[in-house]
Amino acid sequence: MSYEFNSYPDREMLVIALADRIAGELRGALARAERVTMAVPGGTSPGPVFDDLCDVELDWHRVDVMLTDERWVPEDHDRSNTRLLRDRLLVGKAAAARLLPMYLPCREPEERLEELAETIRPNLPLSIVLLGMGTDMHTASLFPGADTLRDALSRNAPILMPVRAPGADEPRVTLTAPVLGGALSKHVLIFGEEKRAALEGARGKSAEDAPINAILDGAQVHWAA
Ligand SMILES: O=C1O[C@H](COP(=O)(O)O)[C@@H](O)[C@H](O)[C@H]1O
Repeated sequence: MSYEFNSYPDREMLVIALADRIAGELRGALARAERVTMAVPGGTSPGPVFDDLCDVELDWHRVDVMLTDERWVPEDHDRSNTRLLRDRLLVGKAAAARLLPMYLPCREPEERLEELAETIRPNLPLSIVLLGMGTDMHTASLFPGADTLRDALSRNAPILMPVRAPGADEPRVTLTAPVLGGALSKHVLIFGEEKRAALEGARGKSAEDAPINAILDGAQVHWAA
């Protein structure tokens, strides 16, 4: 497994460079295909990248945007990744993009998982995926110790899986390892020494112990302290 580690002098420079790189990849993909799909993470790290990317000039009306994973909470909830996307990415020029939902109102994700997966299916493989990582080495909602992790890592995994994990406050849905790993371009965004150490600590571990390893091959990792 090999990946490229890009270290930046500070977070601001990382954000500018990463937004620029993704914009370039979107333009390239749009030159080759009528529509392209980009999956992005939620959580705390990607907001500043979204703030830059949303004002970039490109054919956003031909871009489908989706999350790598979602917390099963209503869209107006503080912890909703969809809310982050609507507030910080799908604004400005990027408001013309189409959002592929990762949440539908119902109590448990299992109730509407198939509906969500069928909306995503025609968009595979993903053109670009941007992922985050937690200090526990989870990426998307592939958490160490999650109830469905083994199945979500398997080569035959479905597109989407529900997840319940000790480190997660609520049920989740996540794109599975073959979908994330099969993206045509993969970027991982991490900030801080703790996450850098976690990434280094993942080396040599199984994907069950360090789920980030399931998607790292061929990825570009972007890090700043
Ligand atoms: O819960 C989540 O966590 C990861 C990492 O988030 P961060 O706050 O440490 O940046 C994120 O990539 C994932 O999409 C999200 O659901």
